[in-house]
Amino acid sequence: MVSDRKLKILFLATEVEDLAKTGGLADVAKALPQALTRLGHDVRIVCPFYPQVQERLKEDNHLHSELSLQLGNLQYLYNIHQLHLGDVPVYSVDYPPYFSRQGLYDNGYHAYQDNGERFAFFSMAALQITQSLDFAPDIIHCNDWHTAMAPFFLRNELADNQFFYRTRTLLTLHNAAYQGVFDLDSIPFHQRFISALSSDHMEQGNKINFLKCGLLTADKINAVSPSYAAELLTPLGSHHILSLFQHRHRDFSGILNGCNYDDWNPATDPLLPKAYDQHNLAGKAECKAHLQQYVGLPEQADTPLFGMVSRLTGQKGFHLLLPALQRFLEQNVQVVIIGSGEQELADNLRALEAQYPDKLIFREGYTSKIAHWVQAGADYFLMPSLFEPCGLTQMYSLAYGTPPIVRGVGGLKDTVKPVKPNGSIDDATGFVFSHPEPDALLDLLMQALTLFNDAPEAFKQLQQNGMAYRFCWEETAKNYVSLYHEMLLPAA
Ligand SMILES: Nc1ncnc2c1ncn2[C@@H]1O[C@H](COP(=O)(O)OP(=O)(O)O[C@H]2O[C@H](CO)[C@@H](O)[C@H](O)[C@H]2O)[C@@H](O)[C@H]1O
Repeated sequence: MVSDRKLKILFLATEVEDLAKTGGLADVAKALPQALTRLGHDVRIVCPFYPQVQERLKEDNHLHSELSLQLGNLQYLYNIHQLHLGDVPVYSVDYPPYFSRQGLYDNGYHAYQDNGERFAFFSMAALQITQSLDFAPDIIHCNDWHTAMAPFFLRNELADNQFFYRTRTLLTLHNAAYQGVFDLDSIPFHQRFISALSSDHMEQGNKINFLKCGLLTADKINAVSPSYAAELLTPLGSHHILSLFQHRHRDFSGILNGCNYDDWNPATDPLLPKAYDQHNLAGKAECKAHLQQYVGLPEQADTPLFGMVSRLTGQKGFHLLLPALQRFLEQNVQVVIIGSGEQELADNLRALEAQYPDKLIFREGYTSKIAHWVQAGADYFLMPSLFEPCGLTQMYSLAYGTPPIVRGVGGLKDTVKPVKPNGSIDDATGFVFSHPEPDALLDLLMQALTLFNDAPEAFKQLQQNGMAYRFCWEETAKNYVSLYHEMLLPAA
């Protein structure tokens, strides 16, 4: 039985929804601490102080204090701002030379050269802040490579620090393809930790791999879905670090993300032109007309509209989608894609749009409002990912009665129940294909089109099945609490 002891949890994240966001990590970094807080735990978030966070500070009461951190022969003077995300306190690390930039990790084209020192500093600062607050955490919950150095620092240079005597670390993998690999020489204070590094933490050419450092030193590791955790233990799915995952397999699990239905519910979403729910889908037609009008597509209720909201990156399966769409757009269909990221993909999408201007609209950019409009206004949602640690947008599309068309990998496999090959719906919530081939995706698109055109009742059942499904953060938070408790030292 899981103990009901309330825990002190320090949650480290480099993006948090409502403060600064580039993708799904931010959604989780808001929703999970809030859900843990509702369960009675004392959670504090630490995140960098980007200009976007500054905007938010204007609305919030904040504490403000200055700290000094000596790293090698560099002395960092930085501020901490405190704000609140609902009931959760957030401590934001204000060091302008590192964080006062418009992009979080890149300038829109290239990753910042100094990301290694930025996030190594951030991890160290978080460990200092928790001491200055006298908040001795039971758990430090780290997320992805950006904060993976925190367990490494704790296990090595802070190993004798009594303040952290009872602290245990969890590293959550939202995306293990990004590992944070840097020339060691690019980190000006690397002398401070070089003696603790071995070849296991490194890549060829004197490069440090932050994720490896975290994977080797965190007390436990988890991936954001059970299927992604299983894939990471296979040669194909391990992002080239299979031996490390195998080495830690006893401490490794998968916990499925939740969906934040406070923000993503078509019955209450203030961004929608018309509300609707599972029992009355009438408002969805209005949302579709509104989206068509907004993006400049012909307002045709009977033409199925396929939507996509995504970071533009290889992970999301654009190399399958683009050739499949090239042929699919010959049909009477509409497609709306909202995305930001790699320029080459944006160029390819623009080129396809130029070929089918009345059918395909690509909007480059990142706007939460339009993401909601697409989820509500589309008939189907596209997510043909190459790999997908969990995926949140398919959960949103299920909630919005927009059946997802996904590849059966990672969290997509764990969240979408496939329409059977014979077309029967039963308890299905979306369309799922396996082979990473454009033709496999095209087949599925054609099936989805046929269902929409020829079997409106079955299509409606598919929509309603998805809308009835719930991925509650409370459940996810309880799973994390069980894992935290497994990690604790026995009571003294
Ligand atoms: N152009 C755009 N405009 C507006 N909003 C946009 C947008 N592009 C993306 N978003 C938003 O960013 C979030 C994306 O979340 P996902 O989980 O689907 O993918 P991501 O790959 O970023 O996350 C990674 O971390 C999460 C969290 O663990 C995992 O679910 C996932 O599999 C993993 O790849 C959603 O809230 C979506 O609406």
